[in-house]
Amino acid sequence: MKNDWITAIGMMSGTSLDGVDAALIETDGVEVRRLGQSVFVPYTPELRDRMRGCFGNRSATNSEHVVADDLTRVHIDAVDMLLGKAGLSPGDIGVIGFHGQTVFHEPASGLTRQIGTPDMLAEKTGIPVVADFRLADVAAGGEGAPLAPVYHAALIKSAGVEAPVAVLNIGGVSNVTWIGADDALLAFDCGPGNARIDDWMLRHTRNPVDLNGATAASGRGDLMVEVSFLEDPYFDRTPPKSLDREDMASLLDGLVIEAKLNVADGAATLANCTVAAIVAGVNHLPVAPKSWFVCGGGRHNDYVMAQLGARLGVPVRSVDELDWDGDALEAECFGYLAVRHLRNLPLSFPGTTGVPQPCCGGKLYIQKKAA
Ligand SMILES: Nc1ncnc2c1ncn2[C@@H]1O[C@H](COP(=O)(O)OP(=O)(O)OP(=O)(O)O)[C@@H](O)[C@H]1O
Ligand SMILES: CC(=O)N[C@H]1[C@@H]2OC[C@@H](O2)[C@@H](O)[C@@H]1O[C@H](C)C(=O)O
Repeated sequence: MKNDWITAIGMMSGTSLDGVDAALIETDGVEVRRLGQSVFVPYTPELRDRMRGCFGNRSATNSEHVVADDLTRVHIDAVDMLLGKAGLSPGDIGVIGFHGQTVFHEPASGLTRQIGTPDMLAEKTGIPVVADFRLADVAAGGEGAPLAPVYHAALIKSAGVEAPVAVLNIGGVSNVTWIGADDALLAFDCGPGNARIDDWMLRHTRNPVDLNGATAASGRGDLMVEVSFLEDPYFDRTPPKSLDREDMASLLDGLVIEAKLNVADGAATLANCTVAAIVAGVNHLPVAPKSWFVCGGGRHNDYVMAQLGARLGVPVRSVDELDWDGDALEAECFGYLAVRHLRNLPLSFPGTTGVPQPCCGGKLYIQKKAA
């Protein structure tokens, strides 16, 4: 390994609220070597409910502080587990990238809120922590999201995939990174990913997932719901653009309830809307991608993957086919962004968040020295 390379842990608590992904990478802030080590620590249903209760908070509340500390403890466990699994000690790690949990995202009002307690994480692990990744971008007039594009681009470069190519993340919300032949970048959130499907399944089956898309595959999508959903002005908006997890929630829930769908037809309809939102985004891309690589939990939904392939008409593959870890990619990304912070390299660009100039971001938290 070169001297100026840093071993980093990245951690992501995504919009689906399922738990914490933590992953190890080595990087100089430009190139990256994935170490293939990651862990996932699920939230308890009780903590998940309390986290959900923070959604929509425009400012911190007392109960939110408690939730922030509790979710940080899960991150501390994730670091311990990851170090144990990799046979490393805290002294081997240069930095932790800690995303925290987004509870509110409204960049037009200059607000994006990720909760978590980075100084507690630094204190308990003894490892420097970089957090608050989205704040500088929003303060500079950007969307604050998505931030993964610079990491997607670094991985695509080393994979030698033919451009233009799209990397698609289907998490609670879905987002795409388009990479052109000249390394040009365009990125944006496409629409709801798994979040609406998860909420629908939880309401009807008490299990918050349509495992492998089996329920959707046994149902019939309601075309009228899909057509009404696509009338949302977000789809015509020129990117870069980003979404809060709850954006379009009441629209979509309302349409599905009004259509009086059974559980299978509802799952198929919501999955079709996830796919339709992604396909609608193609109109905004400078040149249609030759292929799509999909990461995030949604790539396990076979129904969504099949529909995407059929509607996009070009190969749609899981990123695992490039030997990447599609479940840990976002976690790895925040390790990469933490090192970019240390190296004073930009995290976001006009084509990825709409920020006027390439923008550095993140804030460093270090363990206080004993008196
Ligand atoms: N086997 C599976 N079949 C269907 N869906 C799955 C499967 N495994 C995971 N998922 C979906 O993936 C979701 C988790 O995906 P992921 O961890 O990428 O989301 P996230 O990181 O929380 O979200 P975001 O990227 O928006 O922040 C689950 O909520 C579930 O809906
Ligand atoms: C505000 C916020 O937390 N946005 C998340 C969310 O989850 C997916 C999508 O919406 C993306 O914009 C972003 O996360 C990824 C990691 C990103 O910034 O690239």
